[in-house]
Amino acid sequence: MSGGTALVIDGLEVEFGRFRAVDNLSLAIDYGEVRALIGPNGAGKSTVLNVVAGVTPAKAGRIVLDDTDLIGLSEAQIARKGVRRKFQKPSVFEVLTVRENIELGLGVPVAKAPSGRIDEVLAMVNLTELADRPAGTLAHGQKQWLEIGMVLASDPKILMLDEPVAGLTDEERQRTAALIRALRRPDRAIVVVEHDMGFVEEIADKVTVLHEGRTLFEGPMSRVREDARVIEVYLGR
Ligand SMILES: Nc1ncnc2c1ncn2[C@@H]1O[C@H](COP(=O)(O)OP(=O)(O)OP(=O)(O)O)[C@@H](O)[C@H]1O
Repeated sequence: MSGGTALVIDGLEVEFGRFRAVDNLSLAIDYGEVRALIGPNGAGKSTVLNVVAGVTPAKAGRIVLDDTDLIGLSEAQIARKGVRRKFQKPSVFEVLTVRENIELGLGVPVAKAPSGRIDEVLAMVNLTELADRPAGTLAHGQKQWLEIGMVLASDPKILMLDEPVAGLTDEERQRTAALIRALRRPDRAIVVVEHDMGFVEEIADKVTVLHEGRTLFEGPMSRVREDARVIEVYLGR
Protein backbone atom coordinates (compact mmCIF):
# COMPACT_ATOMS: atom_id res chain seq x y z
CA MET A 1 0.00 0.00 0.00
CA SER A 2 1.26 3.52 -0.69
CA GLY A 3 -0.33 6.95 -0.45
CA GLY A 4 -3.57 7.41 1.46
CA THR A 5 -4.19 6.91 5.12
CA ALA A 6 -1.77 4.73 7.07
CA LEU A 7 -3.10 4.86 10.59
CA VAL A 8 -6.46 5.96 11.94
CA ILE A 9 -6.91 6.51 15.64
CA ASP A 10 -10.60 6.81 16.39
CA GLY A 11 -12.20 7.68 19.72
CA LEU A 12 -9.24 6.40 21.71
CA GLU A 13 -9.52 6.34 25.49
CA VAL A 14 -6.82 5.20 27.88
CA GLU A 15 -7.15 5.19 31.65
CA PHE A 16 -4.65 4.48 34.40
CA GLY A 17 -6.85 3.71 37.36
CA ARG A 18 -9.28 6.63 37.48
CA PHE A 19 -6.98 8.97 35.56
CA ARG A 20 -7.85 9.46 31.91
CA ALA A 21 -4.55 9.88 30.03
CA VAL A 22 -6.09 9.81 26.53
CA ASP A 23 -9.57 11.23 26.13
CA ASN A 24 -11.61 10.47 23.01
CA LEU A 25 -8.64 11.11 20.72
CA SER A 26 -9.03 10.84 16.97
CA LEU A 27 -6.34 11.41 14.41
CA ALA A 28 -5.27 10.12 11.02
CA ILE A 29 -1.73 9.81 9.71
CA ASP A 30 -0.98 9.41 6.02
CA TYR A 31 1.57 7.26 4.26
CA GLY A 32 4.50 9.37 3.14
CA GLU A 33 4.28 11.82 6.00
CA VAL A 34 6.36 12.65 9.03
CA ARG A 35 3.96 13.56 11.84
CA ALA A 36 5.12 15.14 15.06
CA LEU A 37 3.16 14.74 18.29
CA ILE A 38 3.95 17.59 20.63
CA GLY A 39 2.48 19.03 23.81
CA PRO A 40 3.24 19.60 27.48
CA ASN A 41 4.50 16.90 29.84
CA GLY A 42 1.76 14.42 30.62
CA ALA A 43 -0.30 15.30 27.51
CA GLY A 44 -0.48 11.62 26.56
CA LYS A 45 2.03 11.52 23.69
CA SER A 46 4.04 8.49 24.80
CA THR A 47 0.84 6.76 25.88
CA VAL A 48 -0.52 7.06 22.34
CA LEU A 49 2.64 5.42 20.96
CA ASN A 50 2.38 2.70 23.62
CA VAL A 51 -1.21 1.89 22.70
CA VAL A 52 -0.43 1.78 18.98
CA ALA A 53 2.45 -0.61 19.73
CA GLY A 54 0.22 -2.81 21.88
CA VAL A 55 2.14 -2.17 25.08
CA THR A 56 -0.67 -0.29 26.84
CA PRO A 57 -4.32 -1.38 26.58
CA ALA A 58 -7.05 1.00 25.43
CA LYS A 59 -10.33 1.37 27.27
CA ALA A 60 -12.20 2.31 24.12
CA GLY A 61 -11.62 3.24 20.51
CA ARG A 62 -10.04 1.83 17.39
CA ILE A 63 -6.56 1.99 15.88
CA VAL A 64 -6.75 0.94 12.26
CA LEU A 65 -3.70 0.19 10.12
CA ASP A 66 -4.68 -0.37 6.49
CA ASP A 67 -7.87 -2.37 7.18
CA THR A 68 -6.89 -4.03 10.45
CA ASP A 69 -7.90 -2.90 13.93
CA LEU A 70 -4.79 -3.25 16.08
CA ILE A 71 -6.69 -3.05 19.35
CA GLY A 72 -6.60 -6.42 21.05
CA LEU A 73 -3.58 -7.66 19.10
CA SER A 74 -0.41 -8.50 21.02
CA GLU A 75 2.74 -6.44 20.82
CA ALA A 76 4.36 -9.14 18.66
CA GLN A 77 1.38 -9.35 16.29
CA ILE A 78 1.40 -5.57 15.89
CA ALA A 79 5.16 -5.60 15.20
CA ARG A 80 4.61 -8.24 12.51
CA LYS A 81 2.06 -5.93 10.86
CA GLY A 82 4.89 -3.45 10.36
CA VAL A 83 4.60 -1.17 13.38
CA ARG A 84 7.87 -0.42 15.18
CA ARG A 85 8.67 1.93 18.00
CA LYS A 86 11.82 3.40 19.45
CA PHE A 87 11.70 4.26 23.12
CA GLN A 88 12.82 7.53 24.64
CA LYS A 89 15.85 6.13 26.42
CA PRO A 90 18.29 4.19 24.22
CA SER A 91 17.92 0.52 25.08
CA VAL A 92 20.53 -1.16 22.92
CA PHE A 93 22.18 -4.40 23.95
CA GLU A 94 25.49 -3.04 25.16
CA VAL A 95 27.56 -6.25 25.03
CA LEU A 96 26.46 -7.10 21.49
CA THR A 97 28.04 -5.44 18.48
CA VAL A 98 26.30 -2.73 16.51
CA ARG A 99 25.66 -5.24 13.72
CA GLU A 100 24.20 -7.82 16.12
CA ASN A 101 21.86 -5.22 17.58
CA ILE A 102 20.52 -4.38 14.13
CA GLU A 103 20.13 -8.09 13.39
CA LEU A 104 17.91 -8.38 16.47
CA GLY A 105 15.73 -5.61 15.08
CA LEU A 106 14.98 -7.68 11.97
CA GLY A 107 12.37 -9.71 13.80
CA VAL A 108 13.35 -12.79 11.73
CA PRO A 109 16.59 -14.82 11.55
CA VAL A 110 19.26 -13.05 9.47
CA ALA A 111 19.17 -15.85 6.87
CA LYS A 112 15.50 -15.05 6.21
CA ALA A 113 16.05 -11.32 5.78
CA PRO A 114 16.74 -9.77 2.37
CA SER A 115 20.46 -10.18 1.67
CA GLY A 116 22.47 -7.08 2.38
CA ARG A 117 19.70 -5.61 4.56
CA ILE A 118 21.95 -5.21 7.61
CA ASP A 119 24.65 -3.41 5.61
CA GLU A 120 22.00 -1.19 4.09
CA VAL A 121 20.65 -0.24 7.52
CA LEU A 122 24.16 0.32 8.92
CA ALA A 123 24.82 2.74 6.07
CA MET A 124 21.49 4.53 6.56
CA VAL A 125 22.20 5.23 10.22
CA ASN A 126 25.86 6.08 9.55
CA LEU A 127 27.30 3.26 11.63
CA THR A 128 29.05 1.15 8.96
CA GLU A 129 32.49 1.83 10.36
CA LEU A 130 31.41 0.94 13.89
CA ALA A 131 29.56 -2.26 12.92
CA ASP A 132 31.84 -4.58 14.89
CA ARG A 133 32.14 -2.45 18.01
CA PRO A 134 30.20 -3.41 21.14
CA ALA A 135 27.18 -1.11 21.32
CA GLY A 136 28.13 -0.17 24.88
CA THR A 137 31.16 1.75 23.56
CA LEU A 138 29.07 4.10 21.40
CA ALA A 139 28.43 7.75 22.22
CA HIS A 140 24.87 8.70 23.26
CA GLY A 141 23.99 10.05 19.81
CA GLN A 142 25.33 6.94 18.09
CA LYS A 143 23.20 4.79 20.40
CA GLN A 144 20.14 6.78 19.37
CA TRP A 145 20.96 6.10 15.69
CA LEU A 146 21.59 2.44 16.43
CA GLU A 147 18.14 2.22 17.95
CA ILE A 148 16.65 3.88 14.89
CA GLY A 149 18.56 1.24 12.87
CA MET A 150 17.06 -1.52 15.00
CA VAL A 151 13.50 -0.36 14.38
CA LEU A 152 14.29 0.29 10.73
CA ALA A 153 15.76 -3.17 10.08
CA SER A 154 12.37 -4.81 9.55
CA ASP A 155 11.38 -2.11 7.05
CA PRO A 156 8.35 -0.90 9.04
CA LYS A 157 5.27 0.76 7.59
CA ILE A 158 4.76 2.74 10.77
CA LEU A 159 7.92 4.01 12.44
CA MET A 160 7.43 5.66 15.83
CA LEU A 161 10.26 7.56 17.52
CA ASP A 162 9.95 8.86 21.07
CA GLU A 163 12.20 11.90 21.67
CA PRO A 164 14.95 10.92 19.20
CA VAL A 165 17.07 14.02 19.88
CA ALA A 166 16.83 14.26 23.67
CA GLY A 167 20.35 14.87 25.00
CA LEU A 168 21.99 15.17 21.56
CA THR A 169 24.43 17.88 20.49
CA ASP A 170 23.47 20.40 17.79
CA GLU A 171 25.44 18.50 15.19
CA GLU A 172 23.91 15.17 16.19
CA ARG A 173 20.47 16.78 16.02
CA GLN A 174 21.13 17.99 12.49
CA ARG A 175 22.22 14.53 11.44
CA THR A 176 19.16 12.95 13.04
CA ALA A 177 16.89 15.41 11.22
CA ALA A 178 18.56 14.51 7.91
CA LEU A 179 18.23 10.81 8.72
CA ILE A 180 14.51 11.07 9.50
CA ARG A 181 13.87 13.04 6.33
CA ALA A 182 15.72 10.33 4.39
CA LEU A 183 13.49 7.65 5.90
CA ARG A 184 10.31 9.16 4.45
CA ARG A 185 8.72 6.90 1.87
CA PRO A 186 5.35 6.72 0.12
CA ASP A 187 4.65 3.41 1.85
CA ARG A 188 5.72 4.48 5.33
CA ALA A 189 4.42 6.85 7.99
CA ILE A 190 6.79 8.24 10.61
CA VAL A 191 5.51 9.49 13.96
CA VAL A 192 7.86 11.47 16.18
CA VAL A 193 7.25 12.64 19.75
CA GLU A 194 9.60 15.50 20.54
CA HIS A 195 9.93 18.63 22.69
CA ASP A 196 12.61 20.28 20.54
CA MET A 197 10.54 22.66 18.41
CA GLY A 198 13.39 23.61 16.04
CA PHE A 199 13.85 19.94 15.26
CA VAL A 200 10.10 19.40 14.82
CA GLU A 201 9.97 22.28 12.38
CA GLU A 202 12.73 20.69 10.32
CA ILE A 203 11.29 17.20 10.10
CA ALA A 204 7.51 17.34 10.40
CA ASP A 205 5.08 17.65 7.53
CA LYS A 206 2.30 18.13 10.03
CA VAL A 207 2.12 18.57 13.79
CA THR A 208 -0.55 17.37 16.22
CA VAL A 209 -0.55 19.18 19.54
CA LEU A 210 -1.92 17.12 22.41
CA HIS A 211 -3.13 18.54 25.69
CA GLU A 212 -4.74 16.52 28.48
CA GLY A 213 -5.18 13.55 26.21
CA ARG A 214 -6.95 15.47 23.46
CA THR A 215 -5.98 17.20 20.21
CA LEU A 216 -5.56 20.89 20.82
CA PHE A 217 -4.40 21.82 17.33
CA GLU A 218 -3.26 20.21 14.13
CA GLY A 219 -1.41 21.77 11.21
CA PRO A 220 2.00 22.77 9.88
CA MET A 221 4.53 23.96 12.48
CA SER A 222 4.32 27.55 11.20
CA ARG A 223 0.62 27.63 12.16
CA VAL A 224 1.18 25.76 15.42
CA ARG A 225 3.57 28.50 16.53
CA GLU A 226 0.90 31.16 15.97
CA ASP A 227 -1.98 29.41 17.70
CA ALA A 228 -2.97 31.25 20.87
CA ARG A 229 -4.10 28.11 22.72
CA VAL A 230 -0.87 26.26 21.90
CA ILE A 231 1.17 29.24 23.07
CA GLU A 232 -0.84 29.35 26.27
CA VAL A 233 -0.57 25.69 27.24
CA TYR A 234 2.82 24.81 25.80
CA LEU A 235 5.05 27.05 23.70
CA GLY A 236 4.70 30.12 25.86
CA ARG A 237 5.77 28.36 29.04
N1 LIG B 1 1.73 3.26 33.40
C1 LIG B 1 1.16 4.36 33.90
N2 LIG B 1 0.50 4.36 35.07
C2 LIG B 1 -0.08 5.49 35.55
N3 LIG B 1 -0.07 6.67 34.95
C3 LIG B 1 0.59 6.74 33.79
C4 LIG B 1 1.24 5.60 33.20
N4 LIG B 1 1.81 6.00 32.02
C5 LIG B 1 1.53 7.31 31.90
N5 LIG B 1 0.80 7.76 32.94
C6 LIG B 1 0.29 9.13 33.12
O1 LIG B 1 -0.45 9.46 31.95
C7 LIG B 1 -0.21 10.83 31.58
C8 LIG B 1 0.31 10.85 30.17
O2 LIG B 1 1.66 10.36 30.17
P1 LIG B 1 2.55 10.33 28.86
O3 LIG B 1 3.83 9.70 29.23
O4 LIG B 1 1.78 9.74 27.75
O5 LIG B 1 2.75 11.87 28.58
P2 LIG B 1 3.69 12.58 27.53
O6 LIG B 1 2.83 13.53 26.79
O7 LIG B 1 4.42 11.56 26.73
O8 LIG B 1 4.68 13.38 28.50
P3 LIG B 1 6.26 13.68 28.41
O9 LIG B 1 6.39 14.77 27.43
O10 LIG B 1 6.57 14.13 29.79
O11 LIG B 1 6.97 12.41 28.01
C9 LIG B 1 0.76 11.38 32.63
O12 LIG B 1 0.00 12.07 33.59
C10 LIG B 1 1.40 10.15 33.21
O13 LIG B 1 1.79 10.36 34.54
